[in-house]
Amino acid sequence: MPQQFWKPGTDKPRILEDEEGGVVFFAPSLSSASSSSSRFGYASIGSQRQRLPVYKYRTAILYLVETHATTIIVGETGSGKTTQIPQYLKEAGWADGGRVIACTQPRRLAVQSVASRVAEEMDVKLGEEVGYTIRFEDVTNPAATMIKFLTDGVLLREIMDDPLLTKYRYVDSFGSKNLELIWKKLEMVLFCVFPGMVADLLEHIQRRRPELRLIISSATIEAKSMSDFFQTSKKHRGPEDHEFVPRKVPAVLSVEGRGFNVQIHYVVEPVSDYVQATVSTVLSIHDQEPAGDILVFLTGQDDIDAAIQLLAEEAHASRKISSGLIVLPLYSSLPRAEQDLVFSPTPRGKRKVVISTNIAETSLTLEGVVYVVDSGFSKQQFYNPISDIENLVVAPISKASARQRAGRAGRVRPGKCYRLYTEEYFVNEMSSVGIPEMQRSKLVSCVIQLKALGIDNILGFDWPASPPPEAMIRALEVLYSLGVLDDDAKLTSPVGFQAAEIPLDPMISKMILSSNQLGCSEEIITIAAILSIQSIWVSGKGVQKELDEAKLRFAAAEGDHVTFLNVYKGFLQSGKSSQWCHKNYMNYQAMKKVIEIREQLRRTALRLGIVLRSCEGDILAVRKAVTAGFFANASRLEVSDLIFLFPARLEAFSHNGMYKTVRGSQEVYIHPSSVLFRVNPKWVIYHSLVSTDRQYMRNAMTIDPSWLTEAAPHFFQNLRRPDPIAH
Ligand SMILES: Nc1ncnc2c1ncn2[C@@H]1O[C@H](COP(=O)(O)OP(=O)(O)OP(=O)(O)O)[C@@H](O)[C@H]1O
Repeated sequence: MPQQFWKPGTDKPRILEDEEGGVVFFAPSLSSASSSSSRFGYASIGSQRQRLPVYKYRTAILYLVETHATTIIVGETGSGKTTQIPQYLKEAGWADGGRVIACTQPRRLAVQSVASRVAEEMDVKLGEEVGYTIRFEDVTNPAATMIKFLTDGVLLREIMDDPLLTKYRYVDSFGSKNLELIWKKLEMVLFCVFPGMVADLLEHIQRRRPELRLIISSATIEAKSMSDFFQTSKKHRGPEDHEFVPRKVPAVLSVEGRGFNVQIHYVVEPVSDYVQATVSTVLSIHDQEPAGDILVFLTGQDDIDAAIQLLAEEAHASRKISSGLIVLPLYSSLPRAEQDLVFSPTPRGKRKVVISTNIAETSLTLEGVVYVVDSGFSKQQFYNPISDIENLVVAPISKASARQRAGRAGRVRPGKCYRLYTEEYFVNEMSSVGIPEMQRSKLVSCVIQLKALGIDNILGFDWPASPPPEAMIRALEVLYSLGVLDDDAKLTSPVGFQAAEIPLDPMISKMILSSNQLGCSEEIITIAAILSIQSIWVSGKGVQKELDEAKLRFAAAEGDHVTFLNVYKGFLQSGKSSQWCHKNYMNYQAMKKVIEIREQLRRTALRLGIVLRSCEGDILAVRKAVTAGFFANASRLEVSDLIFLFPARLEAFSHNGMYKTVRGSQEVYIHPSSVLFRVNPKWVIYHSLVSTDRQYMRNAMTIDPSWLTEAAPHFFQNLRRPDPIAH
């Protein structure tokens, strides 16, 4: 039975406040809005729009945007920042003359759902006046789209897209002239919801393009530090900035008020098992609270699966309280159709429980949600530049995240948020903001993008949160070894510029570019598409044996990359059949995504002048192309010295599966999901490392070590001669 763990006496309405008193600026008294609903022309939904707190600030916002290069808007969750401000700008004519109002969001799901909502409010078809672009999916019409929602990553790519192509055709060096091209092309008003690198880059661009307007808006933004950042030029900012250029003082507007109250409840004692506590809380809400859906925040798919299982068991054991519950998972690798279920209306007399990762944390409105259960944890990516491993770690969330989570309730009616941590912990121990992404991410893709934008002096770049120097150096090293950067750390022509054009990890981009000379671009594009998604196999839980057998049907002795080609061929031969996928323990949605990504990569390749050609089974060419991108991820099996004395008899007993990476001599093992697991060839290259009980190589392929020096002589010149076991 659910335990009684809510603090007595906290059941009174408590408006979510900035506990730190962090909001420091207030709106200049610029009058409240004067618009009437008839001006909007979307009458049925117009009154809803007018009830939102941000509506009173419509005129103020338009005035500030008109008169300031940058406007920072701070407002509670649900106050209407994301859905309304782009519409105000459009209504005021900011999208006239072919300009676009762009609104960035950190997550794909938020981009899609907010775009749909705004299209609905404007009563237009999604993909026309209002559209969205996420990686590998463009739902816009260049001739018609005025408001466009997009992820940060897509925006970066759009900024550099045209100038890159233009540059590549006309000039050899990518100097400051190129920036002028970017500014000419970028006819956008930008509405940047989350501050981070994108805001910084835009500010950089803005200093040369005064007509560009930037709005930074969030419920959790540290307005003071952001404002300071935009006002002062702290450092020398790069070769193109010899003179000190003061930044224009940004306007800061605080939107008062919130949609509906959200009561916050804390546990009295810390919980020892947050999955169990989540399940108890959901059941007790269902038992005791009036109608309304529940949104639960856990950390990842494993937690979510465990919670769903537990909920099913406990619900079964206590029939009385469990009837009428519809439980839905929500995480990023879930097929789109299943994700969409969370937006569908809850049938009468039922209660939906959405159990989600933090993909539902920002900008999302799930209409029926009245209750939020916050576990206090999320999975966060941490990158270690020394080992080059990106780990997803379960870590406590920040106050900023906690507020965002609570803000998913109270959007269309009052709500409640149940925090599975104590109030004391929240007030005294929880950090105010999390560690910025910039400081815990791999930087290769970010560095190549900065370079492509013409920002060459990245060490002198004025980051809002400086990344660790080791990560920066590691990124520069990788890009240099790939031939993407030259001795002066500038993008090389054409390889560097071409690699920057491909929306993938530069190692994959280099692999694609190399496939052109090797005559196997069709195969390599298939491999690149498959490497871009999490997994093409169904989750092995409960069906591991069957899954392993299915893999064996496609397994190639050369390793996972060649196995992918067999899988893809089988899928095409089956007529892209879902039954075929089901029979072979393959994720049908993932395979459909592979087809989509592949098509987009083919278009990019054609644009870059790559000839689309199949090697017709010449697997050697494919393996060499993979090596050309991933040579830095080579590793060699560690074999006992005894092998040299008794080579024939002892080979099988001469190793324990441990490899050493050629760069850095780290101990690594082949991941159990690889077709080379237990095969242990002498030399392999891998796609990525994951760290659990050991460090594992995911997606491994056998190589001949001589290909390494062929692919990157400069990179390997300092390494000792390949071990005799290789030959
Ligand atoms: N899909 C939707 N269905 C119903 N109402 C919606 C929907 N999307 C938004 N709304 C309404 O519009 C309000 C404003 O949403 P919006 O996303 O613009 O707020 P916000 O200030 O950007 O919030 P956040 O900081 O949480 O992203 C919501 O509180 C809700 O009342």
